[in-house]
Amino acid sequence: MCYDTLLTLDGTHIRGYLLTRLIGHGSFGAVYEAKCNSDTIAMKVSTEEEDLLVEASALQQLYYNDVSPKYHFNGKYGPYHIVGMELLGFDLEWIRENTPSKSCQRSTLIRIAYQMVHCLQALHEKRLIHRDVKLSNFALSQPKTPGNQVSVKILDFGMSHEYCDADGNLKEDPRGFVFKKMRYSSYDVSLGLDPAPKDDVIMAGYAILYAGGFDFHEKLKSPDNELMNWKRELIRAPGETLPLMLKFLEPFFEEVGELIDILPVNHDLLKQRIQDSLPEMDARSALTLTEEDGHPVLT
Ligand SMILES: Nc1ncnc2c1ncn2[C@@H]1O[C@H](COP(=O)(O)OP(=O)(O)OP(=O)(O)O)[C@@H](O)[C@H]1O
Repeated sequence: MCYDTLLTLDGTHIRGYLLTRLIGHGSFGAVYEAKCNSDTIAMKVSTEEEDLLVEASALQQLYYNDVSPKYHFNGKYGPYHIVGMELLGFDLEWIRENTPSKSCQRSTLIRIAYQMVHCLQALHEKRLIHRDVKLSNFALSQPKTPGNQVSVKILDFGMSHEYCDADGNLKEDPRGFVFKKMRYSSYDVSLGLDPAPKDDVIMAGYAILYAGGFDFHEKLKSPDNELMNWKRELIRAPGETLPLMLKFLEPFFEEVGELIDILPVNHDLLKQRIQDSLPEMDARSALTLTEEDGHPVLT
């Protein structure tokens, strides 16, 4: 419905904000930079009401956790549904693509990994699962002065779901997404099982390898059985499956391989295993974003 004009809304006024720039778009929605006086936010515009309501609810629940863009408002504009939220900086896939080596240093990678798991921890503690974890769904906050400090935040909650009630009873999602077909799903989900919190962590594992220089996009193009074997072996025998340059992450992937659906994810232990992967560097220390010869440098 009305997807054509979704990408040409710049110059439009919505809720007192002028849409100034199309940041990007996905399957059902577009995200614009929007300005009102000195206030600049991100506005997501979509044809999918339910997904945007789910996204707005997740952002509201995570408001005080500082792991996602701050929620501002949601509503309607003509045929579209909108969510206003904090404007973040570059997403991590953009950073990778614009870094000449297409990888980051070990010390940067463990801090990225630590912050990704921290984002998932905040979500899972609210009984939410993301289900669309990929490198491009993590973005950096706007750099803080002085020092250009940034932190990793998680985006795009359109496919998220409150997976159980307060008593731990599992809840169905009436939207009935088919996750089995998503190439970047975890091994169990690719087999047809329902996504659980541990699958968010496994998908974050793929994103971490991708950020670290492994060509995960190329891997996704492999024939089905080859891709499935790789996903299975990564959690069964990480020491033999991790690419050489990323073998140092074995303590983390060993722990990821221990995760099972019926036990809650121990995020603190996963964070500890990320730290154990590179003991000489404090995985909790801040990231900074600078620029060198026109390229982003995340350290
Ligand atoms: N709060 C935000 N601040 C800055 N950029 C954002 C924000 N939210 C989303 N974006 C960017 O907007 C673009 C579109 O995001 P969107 O979530 O609609 O789609 P997507 O994740 O690219 O697509 P898909 O539907 O395939 O998941 C992405 O590049 C994303 O990084």
